Amino acid sequence: MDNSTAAPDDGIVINNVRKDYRIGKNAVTIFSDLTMTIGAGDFVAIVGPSGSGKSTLLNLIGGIDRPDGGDINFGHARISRMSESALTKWRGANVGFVFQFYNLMPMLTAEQNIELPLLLTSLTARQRRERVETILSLVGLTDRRKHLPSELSGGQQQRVGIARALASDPKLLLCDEPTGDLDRSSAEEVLAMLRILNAELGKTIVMVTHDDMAARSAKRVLRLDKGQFVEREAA
Ligand SMILES: Nc1ncnc2c1ncn2[C@@H]1O[C@H](COP(=O)(O)OP(=O)(O)OP(=O)(O)O)[C@@H](O)[C@H]1O
Repeated sequence: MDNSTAAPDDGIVINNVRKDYRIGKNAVTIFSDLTMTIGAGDFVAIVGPSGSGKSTLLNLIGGIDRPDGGDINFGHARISRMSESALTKWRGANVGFVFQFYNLMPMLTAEQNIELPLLLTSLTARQRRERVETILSLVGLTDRRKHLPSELSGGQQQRVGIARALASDPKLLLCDEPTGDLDRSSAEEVLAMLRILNAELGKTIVMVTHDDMAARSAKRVLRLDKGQFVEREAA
């Protein structure tokens, strides 16, 4: 069946996606026919039981993993059919990843962690410094720039994680349990930041979460269960 729709602007269109994992001779099907659209500038929370495939979906959207059937489009880019090198380039320019446990380099300062993805671009050292300055100020960490991750609170480390994800000015932020390791007040700070990035900078955000408070920050909540989506009104 081909019910594909044209991808609007930089929206994400997932058409009839299938994803299997093979373990030895056995295949486990996570999705057999998943279809959904996320508009440019949307803020979507993906919730659902453990093992329902939320992180798998995020990895498919971000081009870290590939579907076994169907297609994934980002704007006019059919990412599910790109070569490895084209996909790596596309990801670097268009996607920022935010992780539950921040994934910061422990020996690098906050500003060095933020600069890291920019070392792969053609920006000059001066342009990189300017970009890091702007982002440090955006996430309110200018005064913590020289701190190592171990010298920062969990909330501050996550803000460095978000800053690093923003370094190359991607249109899309993919966040996997961004508040999963944080206390309530740090989680609120991080969610407030994501709302600002969405509302004021127009970033499209897809966030996997088990946290009701986090889900309420989104404009849409999609519940993934048994390989299908059920949409729920955001509270
Ligand atoms: N690389 C892999 N190889 C084999 N099976 C995998 C792999 N990655 C995930 N799975 C399986 O796919 C299913 C979906 O995993 P996924 O991590 O996407 O779920 P999830 O909804 O994000 O779960 P959680 O809420 O617990 O993080 C699980 O049953 C998992 O064991």
